[in-house]
Amino acid sequence: MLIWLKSKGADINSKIEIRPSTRQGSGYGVFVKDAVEADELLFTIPRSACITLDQALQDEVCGKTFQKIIDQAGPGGITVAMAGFMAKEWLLTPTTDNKRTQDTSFGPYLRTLPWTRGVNNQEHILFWSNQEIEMSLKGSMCYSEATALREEVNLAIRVLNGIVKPPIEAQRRKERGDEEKEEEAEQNSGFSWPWQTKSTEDTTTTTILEGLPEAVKGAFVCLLTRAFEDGEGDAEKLVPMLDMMQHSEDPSISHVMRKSDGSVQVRARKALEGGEELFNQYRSELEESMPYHRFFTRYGFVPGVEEDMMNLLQDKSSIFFAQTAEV
Ligand SMILES: C[S@@+](CC[C@H](N)C(=O)[O-])C[C@H]1O[C@@H](n2cnc3c(N)ncnc32)[C@H](O)[C@@H]1O
Repeated sequence: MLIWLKSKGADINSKIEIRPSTRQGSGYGVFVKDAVEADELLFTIPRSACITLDQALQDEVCGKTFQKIIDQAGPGGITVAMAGFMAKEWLLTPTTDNKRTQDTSFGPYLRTLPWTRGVNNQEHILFWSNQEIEMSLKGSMCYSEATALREEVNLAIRVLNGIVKPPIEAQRRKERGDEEKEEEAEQNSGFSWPWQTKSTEDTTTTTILEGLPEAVKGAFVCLLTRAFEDGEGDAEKLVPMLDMMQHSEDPSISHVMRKSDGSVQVRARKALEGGEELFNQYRSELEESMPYHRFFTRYGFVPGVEEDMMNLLQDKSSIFFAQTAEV
């Protein structure tokens, strides 16, 4: 990913390194190898290396339909559109054990993301089974939000299937060099919304594409846990490297978007010693709208708590369960 970032024009301070975080069992983190001064530039990521809403809307095949989702669904449609773009790119990206040589534009970055549960120790209620939700979350303060989010993602899978399945299948056929099949499919495909009635059943869009549910869930998890705003007037976006930083209420970095070219600059907020881990503040833990149980539903962890979440849920911890007042 670092080689790819540099080829895109990213400027990364030689003192930066990525290694397992000091927050135990929580994946990777970003560190400085040597001391840095306050306000020192740590890295600059060009906009072309970020996954932004404009990337999704400029997608040659699906961009216009993503825009329609936003027009019809409002702000919630932005996450659906970005998840659709990411899922499509991911399903066309070769994994390391795949023999295909043609990589996608974001391939080296997409391969670092937690598409499935446990990758980089990523936990999230979107990865859980219905049974786990019922067993562990029922009666907790997370339950209604978690089930609403899961329903939203299930709906998104059905909507996105109608949009991204035809181009993914077309691309796969093309890669197989099966041009005759491609032409035939193009004649028959004709895009339509999944909820529009058709005179004959069209199996090209009604059957859910293999791997799509997992890809859309993974994309939602990445967007919820790793996308941040930096500057007014820009939606949340994924910024490689910045998204490798762990959260702390006492952040050691600041990030801003340069208005002139949309690149993201990350600087040290204070002088740091060599070997220190860098922390970003995802959301203030003091925000009333972000109590710890909601932090968990969105980000998959509770700040400052290293105990296993499943044990805490089983023990009906007050983080998750409202306590009845003692008489
Ligand atoms: C933006 S990513 C950070 C990079 C991630 N650790 C990785 O390896 O790719 C956010 C995820 O990191 C983990 N995380 C971040 N800050 C944490 C903290 N303070 N304590 C525990 N886990 C944390 C959670 O899994 C969260 O969903």
